[in-house]
Amino acid sequence: MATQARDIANRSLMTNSNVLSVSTSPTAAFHSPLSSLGASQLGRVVTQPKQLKPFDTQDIKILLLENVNQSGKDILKGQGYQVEALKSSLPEDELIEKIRDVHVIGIRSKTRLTERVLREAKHLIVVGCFCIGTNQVDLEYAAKEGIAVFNSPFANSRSVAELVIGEIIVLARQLGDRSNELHSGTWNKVSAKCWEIRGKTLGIIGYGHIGSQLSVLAEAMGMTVIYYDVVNHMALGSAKQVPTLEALLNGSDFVTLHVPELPETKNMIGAPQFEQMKTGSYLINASRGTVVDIPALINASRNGKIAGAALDVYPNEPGGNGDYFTSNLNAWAEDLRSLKNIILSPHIGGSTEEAQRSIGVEVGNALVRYVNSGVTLGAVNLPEVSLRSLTLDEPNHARVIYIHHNVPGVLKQVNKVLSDHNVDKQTTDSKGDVAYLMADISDVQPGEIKDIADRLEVLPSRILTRFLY
Ligand SMILES: NC(=O)C1=CN([C@@H]2O[C@H](COP(=O)(O)OP(=O)(O)OC[C@H]3O[C@@H](n4cnc5c(N)ncnc54)[C@H](O)[C@@H]3O)[C@@H](O)[C@H]2O)C=CC1
Ligand SMILES: O=C(O)C(=O)COP(=O)(O)O
Repeated sequence: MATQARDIANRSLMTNSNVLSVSTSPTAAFHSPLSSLGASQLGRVVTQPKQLKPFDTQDIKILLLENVNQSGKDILKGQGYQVEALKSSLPEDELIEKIRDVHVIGIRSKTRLTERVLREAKHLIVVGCFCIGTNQVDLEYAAKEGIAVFNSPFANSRSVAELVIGEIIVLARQLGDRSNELHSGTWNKVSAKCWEIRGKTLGIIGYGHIGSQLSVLAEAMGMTVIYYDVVNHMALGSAKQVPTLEALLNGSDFVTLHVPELPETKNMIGAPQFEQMKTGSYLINASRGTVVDIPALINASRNGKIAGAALDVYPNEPGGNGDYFTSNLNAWAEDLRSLKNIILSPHIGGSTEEAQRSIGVEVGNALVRYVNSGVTLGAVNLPEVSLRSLTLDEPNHARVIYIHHNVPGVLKQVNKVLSDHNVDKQTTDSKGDVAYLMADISDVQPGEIKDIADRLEVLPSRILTRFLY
C-alpha cells in the first residue's frame, strides 16, 4: 500500500508539469447540483493527450487548521493545490464561512465538523484528520454526503506512550510539585509518599495501538501490566487481560486510559470507579476529555482516594496557543488548577516532531491520492476502494467515481450509462448505507463526459459524481 501511495503521488506530480491539453474548471464536478453542470465544468477537454492529468490541480482549494505540520503542507502545495494554513482552530461561525469554499479541509483533534458545519460545505469532497481520533467529525453524515474522511491511525502512538511513562514517574515522585515549589523559591526535600515505579502495577484501559505500546515500555521498567478492553487482544510480554473494569481498578497502582471517545466511554471513570481504585493510586488520561468525570476526580483527589493524576485532554479545550484555560471553558477549571500532584498538559500527547512529521506525510499523501485518483484506501467512513492507476499509454480514458446510496439496481443503471464505452476496469464496495463505484472507461471523446455526467446525475441513487483524467 505504501508503494502504491508513493507511485500515485509521484505520477501526479510528474503529470502536473507536462500538460498539452486544455483544462477547464473542474470545481463543479464535485457536489454540483445538476443545474449547475455545464460542458466546461465537467472535466477537461482532451485534444492531444500525451500525458495524463486529472484536472487543473490549481483549482483545488484546501484549508488546513490547527497548525498542520509543514510536511503535510509541502505535499499538498507540491501538487499545485491552493493551500491556506491557519495555526488555530476556528469558532464555528468562521469555520462555516470558510468551509463553504473549499474542496479539502485538514484538521486535528480540536475542530468539530458537525452536521451543521458539513451541511454548509457544498464543495467539500474530503476531510483529512491529521491525528488519530476522528470523534470530532460526524462520520456518518459525511459519508451520506459522499465526503471521505482520512486519519493517521498510529503515527503518534509512540509519542503518547512515552508521555505516559514520563507522567507515571513524575506522579510517583511528586516531581511537578517539587519543581513548582523551587521555581517559586521554596526548597522542599521530601521522600514521604514518593515511590519507585518498579514492581508497581499499571492498569491500561484500552489495549489498542497506544495501550499495547505502553504495556511493552512499562514492563521494560519493571512494572506489572494488566489491561481491560472490550475486545480480546493478544497480551504482549507478561501483561494480563482482566475481565472487568472493576478488576482493573481494584488491582492497579496506576490507571491509564487509552479508549476512543464514544457514547460508551463517556464518564467511564466517575465517582463509583474512583471508589473501586486503590487508595493512594494514580489516574492518567491522555485519551479524550469526556472519558473522565472531572468533578469526581477533583473529589477523589481532595479526599485522598487518589494520590495524583495527569490529564492531557479536557471536555472543552482552548482553540489555540495563548488562550486561557479557565472556568469560561470548563466550570471546574480553577478547582483543578489548584490541586496538588495533578499534572495538567495542553493536549500534547501526540505533539512531537517525529509524530507530526509522519502524520503530515501520511495524511497529506492520502488526500492527494483521493483527490487525484479517487482511491479510498485508509478512509474511515467510506468503503476502501482502489484501482490501478491509468498509465500514459492509455489516452482518452476517463475515471468515473460514483458515490451512491447502497440500494438494489444501481450497478445495472450505472453500467447502462457507461455501456457506450469500453469499461476497462471497474470496482465497487459498500459500507453501511453508502457505496463507492470506480470505473475506468476508454475511447471517451471530447464532450462525451458531459453526457455521461448528465445521465449519472439524474439517477436517484446518486450522492456524488466525480470525473478524473
Ligand atoms: N492525547 C493525545 O494527544 C492523543 C490522544 N489519542 C486518543 O487515544 C485514543 C486511543 O488511541 P489508540 O490506542 O490509537 O486507539 P485504538 O483504536 O488502537 O485502541 C482503542 C482501544 O480501546 C478499546 N475500547 C473501545 N471502547 C472501549 C471500552 N468501552 N472499554 C474498554 N476498551 C475499549 C478498543 O477495543 C481498542 O482496543 C484515540 O481514540 C484518541 O482519542 C490518540 C493520540 C494522541
Ligand atoms: O491524534 C489524536 O487523536 C490526538 O488526540 C492528538 O491530537 P492533536 O493532533 O494534537 O490535536
